[in-house]
Amino acid sequence: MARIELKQLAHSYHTHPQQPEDYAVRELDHVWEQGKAYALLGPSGCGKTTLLNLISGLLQPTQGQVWFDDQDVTGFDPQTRNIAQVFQFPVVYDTMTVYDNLAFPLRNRGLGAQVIRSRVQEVAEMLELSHVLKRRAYNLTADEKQKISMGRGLVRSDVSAILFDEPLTVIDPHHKWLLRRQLKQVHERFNLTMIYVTHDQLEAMTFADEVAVMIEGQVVQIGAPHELFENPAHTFVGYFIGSPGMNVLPCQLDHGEAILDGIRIAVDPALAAKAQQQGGQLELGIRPEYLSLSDETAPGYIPVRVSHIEDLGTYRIITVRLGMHNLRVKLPEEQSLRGEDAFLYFPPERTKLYAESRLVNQAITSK
Ligand SMILES: Nc1ncnc2c1ncn2[C@@H]1O[C@H](COP(=O)(O)OP(=O)(O)OP(=O)(O)O)[C@@H](O)[C@H]1O
Repeated sequence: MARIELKQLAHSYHTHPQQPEDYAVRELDHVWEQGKAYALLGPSGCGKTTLLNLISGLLQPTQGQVWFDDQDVTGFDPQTRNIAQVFQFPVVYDTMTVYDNLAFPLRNRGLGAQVIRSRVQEVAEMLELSHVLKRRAYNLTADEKQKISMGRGLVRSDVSAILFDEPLTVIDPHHKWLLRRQLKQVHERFNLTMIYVTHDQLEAMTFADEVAVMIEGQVVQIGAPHELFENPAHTFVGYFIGSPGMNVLPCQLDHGEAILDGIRIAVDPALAAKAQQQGGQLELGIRPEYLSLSDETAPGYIPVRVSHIEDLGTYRIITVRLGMHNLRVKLPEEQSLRGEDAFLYFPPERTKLYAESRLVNQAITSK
């Protein structure tokens, strides 16, 4: 397993890229630590597969380098880089048994029969393939075939890293959950460096130690799942992570308060000062979980109109109208609302400010 370092890496599919928009992956410096499980999360077309293929060597970068430990591997092909890659659709040898499919990469590397048997059995057990080891692959289900593809990546203990490109696309929802859990177990047991591409936040958040969020060819934040939830570094991370996503509203600032359609909202004064210094387009962000909504007014509460209630069993999503904007509030099921008129509170310690879509960083609250 290797530590993977990307140095000023960028890729464009244009012959003569002129502007940032011409790049599928914009300039990036990043280290993927050995033995960690990473997810690469972002919407369709943001550059996830391109970045994965730059790491594996399927693509040569327009600019920059890829290092594995102390070696520059930029010019190396995937085989020389010793990368295992699992794709969206299963790649299996239909006429071989499941055992032979799993043993194939190990036989190729000249390992002994005993080592091969024990490794294949171990991986087959973890992926719940033990009962089909003697069967030929052609009449297995799509789920089982994809498990074989994954198993062929996982069976090699000498790989630099295992890269997964949306590997659970063909798997039905119940098995998806099981496979995700199995992959996590395999990761914990074998101490593998894994990078897992997905556009599904749940998949990313449950699989990874750290999630890299991409948009328009840029990695805008890399962090542990709770960090992305609590401190989205970019408004896109705020929207994309969470269900529903963060409320993000354009605002101005005046004397330590945010002004939104003429309505004043108290925010951390030191944060407001910093945001004002940074300037540009300012936005206020707050998660639906952290807003308080009440029938009764109290200091700091702002009158709003309830426009929609969505009951989701253990909680409800309330849409309220504030000035010209809608906000969503997550309320516990037991909290009732009497009518359409309610009062909304923004806890200043939970209210974020963004300048040009970037988080204005933690201020020390002045007392
Ligand atoms: N071979 C190619 N030639 C030209 N443009 C490409 C090629 N492959 C990808 N692109 C473009 O590069 C950008 C990034 O594509 P990429 O496939 O890396 O994104 P992605 O996040 O993996 O998307 P998806 O989730 O849909 O696979 C897109 O605008 C895409 O159209």
